[in-house]
Amino acid sequence: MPHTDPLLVGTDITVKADGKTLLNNVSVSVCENEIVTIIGPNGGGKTTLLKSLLGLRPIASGSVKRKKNLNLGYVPQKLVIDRTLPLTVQRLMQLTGSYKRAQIEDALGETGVAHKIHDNIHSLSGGEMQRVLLARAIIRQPELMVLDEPVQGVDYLGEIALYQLIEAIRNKYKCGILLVSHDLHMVMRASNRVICLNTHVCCSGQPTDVEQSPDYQRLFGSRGLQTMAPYGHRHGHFHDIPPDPASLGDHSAEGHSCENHHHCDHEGHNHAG
Ligand SMILES: Nc1ncnc2c1ncn2[C@@H]1O[C@H](COP(=O)(O)OP(=O)(O)OP(=O)(O)O)[C@@H](O)[C@H]1O
Repeated sequence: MPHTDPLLVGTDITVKADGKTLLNNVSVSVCENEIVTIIGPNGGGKTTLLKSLLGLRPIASGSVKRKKNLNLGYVPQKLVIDRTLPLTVQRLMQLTGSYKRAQIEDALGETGVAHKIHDNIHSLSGGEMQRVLLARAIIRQPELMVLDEPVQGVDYLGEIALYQLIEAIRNKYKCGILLVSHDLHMVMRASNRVICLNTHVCCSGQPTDVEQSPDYQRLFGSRGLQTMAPYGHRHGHFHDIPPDPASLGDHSAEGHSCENHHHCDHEGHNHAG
């Protein structure tokens, strides 16, 4: 079985702020050619975890190890750009590196927005903007792409297209992808692993494992079970879901049903080349 060192490993990360625990002993790892998706409710700590893994915010305990000289592409949840500042797509692409016009066109072409190169970014739709941001990440040819809610502001069909694009990027570049979503319509078929985060890791594993985890079902209820549908895990069996919304977020009575994974066995997907 192929075995590679992870690109990024966070072990037992705890983050605190203002006397509150934002992350409690959270572990996560990402290998090349692997898509790891972090899902969880608003405020569950997803962005905090990404920032901790990227060294953008301090951790109270635990450890983060990144591959030496890791080439990283990060798409943050919010890119705050003054709306009064005219900024073309081309200029945005050049802000973080001196890329040639042809490189920029290629990257924008890969994400389907080459025709937008001269447009003001403030005129882009939500989906177009996300595609530009993805192009901005892939132009670096990163070993690891970290995407914080890459489908925000995008409609349902746009979400599917964007997730397919992310999968295609992984397939082409064999990069690792760490992806955050609170949008449970789309836990990707392409995800090798899903981590369900609500301050602590409620459960983790392959999408099907997580779907069947009692902690996941308690956290997201029946809507959560429908989330797998667009990317296809139709089991044809019935899940008995506790309907009580008051139980959302309360998983204190159950142990954690899925273990975290720290190694890269790469089952179920190929390393071409
Ligand atoms: N610097 C900070 N000081 C205090 N609390 C913070 C700080 N940063 C984040 N938090 C709190 O930590 C919790 C987790 O925030 P985080 O942004 O990581 O959640 P999230 O899962 O990404 O949420 P969302 O899905 O809404 O984007 C929230 O309750 C937030 O208010």
